[in-house]
Amino acid sequence: MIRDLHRVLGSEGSGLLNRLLVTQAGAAALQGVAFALLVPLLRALLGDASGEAWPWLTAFVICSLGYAILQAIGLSRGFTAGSRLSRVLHRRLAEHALNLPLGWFTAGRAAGFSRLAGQDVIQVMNMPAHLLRPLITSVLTPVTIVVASLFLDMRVALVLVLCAPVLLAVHLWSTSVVRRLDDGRDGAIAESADRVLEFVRNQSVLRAFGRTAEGYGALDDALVGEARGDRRLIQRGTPGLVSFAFAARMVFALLLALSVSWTLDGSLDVATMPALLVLVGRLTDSVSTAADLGAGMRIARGSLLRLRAVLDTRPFPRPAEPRLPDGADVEFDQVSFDYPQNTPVGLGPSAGRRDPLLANVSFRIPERSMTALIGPSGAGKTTVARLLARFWDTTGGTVRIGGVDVRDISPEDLAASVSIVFQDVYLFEGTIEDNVRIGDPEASEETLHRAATLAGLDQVVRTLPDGWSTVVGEGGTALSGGQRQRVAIARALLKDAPILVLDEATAALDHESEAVLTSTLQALASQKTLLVITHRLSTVLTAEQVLVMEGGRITERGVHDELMALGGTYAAFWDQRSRAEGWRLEPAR
Ligand SMILES: Nc1ncnc2c1ncn2[C@@H]1O[C@H](COP(=O)(O)OP(=O)(O)OP(=O)(O)O)[C@@H](O)[C@H]1O
Repeated sequence: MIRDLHRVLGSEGSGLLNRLLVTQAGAAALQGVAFALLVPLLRALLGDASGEAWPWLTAFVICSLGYAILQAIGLSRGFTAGSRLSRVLHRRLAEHALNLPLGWFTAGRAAGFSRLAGQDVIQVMNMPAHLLRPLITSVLTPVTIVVASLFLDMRVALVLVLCAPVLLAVHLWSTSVVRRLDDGRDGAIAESADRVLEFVRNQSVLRAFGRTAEGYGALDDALVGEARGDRRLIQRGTPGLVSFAFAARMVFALLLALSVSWTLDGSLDVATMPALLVLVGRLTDSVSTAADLGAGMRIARGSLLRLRAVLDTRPFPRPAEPRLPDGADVEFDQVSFDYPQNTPVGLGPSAGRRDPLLANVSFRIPERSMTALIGPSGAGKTTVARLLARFWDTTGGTVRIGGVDVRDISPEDLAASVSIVFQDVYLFEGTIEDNVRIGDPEASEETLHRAATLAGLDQVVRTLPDGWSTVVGEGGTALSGGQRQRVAIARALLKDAPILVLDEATAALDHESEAVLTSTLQALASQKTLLVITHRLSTVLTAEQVLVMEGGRITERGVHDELMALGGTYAAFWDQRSRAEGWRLEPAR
């Protein structure tokens, strides 16, 4: 665990941790020696040579004082280490998050990250003061006592050395039993929490279908699972929890019985016996304290492992010698890609390689032109947009912007080159203006209003009582889907990057706003490189190039007339969409 702690802290926090460990180890050793000195001291006091007690008492007082001083230093270092650790961990997490692939931040991961930075960092920050210090004391003090007993009575030392592996075995067994049960119960609690959250979030759907908490099977099952986990922990975990304390008491009882028998047969003097028992009593108490720390250790270990898993995630490599894109044309050259968890693991004889999600995707979008990407759901269109902005790195082939591999462009230059509006728009807590200004905080009022007009957001702002100052709520919940999309489009337009990607960004717009956006796109096509993922016919007609994507491949490409003449997927798409949108194309005369 100390190794894990060093790893999550990095070099910055490790020195502090080492100093704490050394101080506490010194305190524990001095405490063990002080306990051991009680034996000759008591022997002298209870025996016939009370005059010999003074030197032992002096040594005992010196060791106890030394222990108290080191303990006080350890305590203060423990708390200092704790607060420093929290700062170091927060900084490391923030720095690491900056370098993680953007694709890593799924909704679930983002929620997990907040738990990591809150609860888990608190657990780890409490470790030095509340876990490590008592743990070191309760392990090293007994070890010192065992070593000291070699000089006091070899037989006691031998019994302690022989009992140590038995105690260790009982400890390992009880820890593994309780850890297994704890893990099972933690999983069940997490499942219940997820289901409750799902139940609360989806109230509108559940109520529409008349489902109450009792009738919501997933939540019922999760609660039953949680109760089962609790029962198991109580029934099977209790023997594990008490077994170690019981074994430690048994060692004490054994030494008590042996001491009595050695005293009776005259091989141990009467004055030494109580002193030895005091020593062994301290030893078993210390060892039991170590076992009591088990629950706290398990929780802290879980937090440490979660932090380690995130900090160990490989950051995106930054280019050693970054290059600037020469222009704003986009090129996908034989690109293949699979999301990390989709990579075949090759388990079992039947497991073979399946096709990657994207396979040999090649296309070029000339600078200042518009390309529409269409295709069925799950074809890989959004993935293409993500690869263009380097949310992930390709597994094969190259994505280029302005003739330069995106992996050779610095993240800052890449971010400045590409603006993206995704289907699932996220707005930050704040006003409409705050949200649009994220695109360019320094933009003038005039530029802001121009972007809003182009996105059709000015109409929305005019109808809202608070206009630009309307608070959108976290995630933008105070706005409709179409309004949120217009805010996101205005934000992207304000950023004024040379490449603009719209991923189904018009899906929630009404016909009027769509018409505004279509003419905006037409106007923008002469200034920017546009990639528009859409199923809207008006947008597709505006494009200079249409790419049809199916099953991770580009299956058709060309302009509207060429693709219609092919009579393939595009023609079928056109036919189906024009019926849905009530469109009819007049034959060319
Ligand atoms: N983060 C992710 N991790 C793993 N798999 C993913 C991830 N995102 C998408 N996928 C999978 O990749 C495939 C392609 O998804 P993608 O979103 O690119 O398709 P799409 O053509 O944009 O679909 P839609 O039109 O429905 O948005 C899908 O099977 C999807 O389940």
